[in-house]
Amino acid sequence: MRTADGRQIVVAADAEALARLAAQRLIARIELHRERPAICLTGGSGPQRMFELLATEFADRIPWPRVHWFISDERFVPFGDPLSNMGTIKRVLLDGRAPPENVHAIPAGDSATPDEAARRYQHELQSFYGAATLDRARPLFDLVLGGVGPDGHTASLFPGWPQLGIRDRWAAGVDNAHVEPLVPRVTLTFPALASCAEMLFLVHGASKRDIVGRVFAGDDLPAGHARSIGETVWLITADALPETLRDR
Ligand SMILES: O=C1O[C@H](COP(=O)(O)O)[C@@H](O)[C@H](O)[C@H]1O
Repeated sequence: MRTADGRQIVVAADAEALARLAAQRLIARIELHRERPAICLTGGSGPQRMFELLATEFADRIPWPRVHWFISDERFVPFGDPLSNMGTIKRVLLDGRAPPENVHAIPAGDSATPDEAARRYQHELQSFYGAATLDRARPLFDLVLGGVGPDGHTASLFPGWPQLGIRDRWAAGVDNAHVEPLVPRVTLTFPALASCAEMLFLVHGASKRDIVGRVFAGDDLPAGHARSIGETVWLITADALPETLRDR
């Protein structure tokens, strides 16, 4: 189904079906890009099963030497910390498969402050992109993965926090998180996240039903404001689908 504002909603029967559909969409995006596909991963519960599938059943379908991997946000902790988004993804999916130079982690572990890590990541993104200004005709990413937290945050863009209004930077430090884990963060900003052919939200579980309902009711929530310049797709399990989105 498609919402009036152009977002697409795809309903999966359960978390396993969602992970399989997501893996297939990610691979399809890679296949569309013949040179250097750029995939922006995310943390949280949404994509974890998909990462396991990409590391096993789907691993042979990924042209590992060509694909570059980025991350939408990071907790300001060392890689080895279980809270590290990219550290976790490396262990489950990327280590031993992706060439290390293709893994573009936010340098949270060796920066003095979240702002410094954000500046360094913006520089890395701009070097990869080959320009300091985003061109709508040439998206930065082929795919950006997203999740929605219980408060409506996505990446580490929290409701009411000043990072929501940043238009002139690609990454920003976040001194205080709004929900657990209460550690400082680094996040890509809306303009950088939007620069993609597809933004794919992965949401499963009954605990997400209320917040998904609020996102699509038009509440002022970061996840509701996140849009791709290309396709914005919400992949939602049946148990996370609010009443208001059923039978449309
Ligand atoms: O803190 C974070 O939360 C969001 C949503 O995660 P979820 O576990 O509630 O699904 C995630 O997208 C983000 O990368 C992560 O840092």
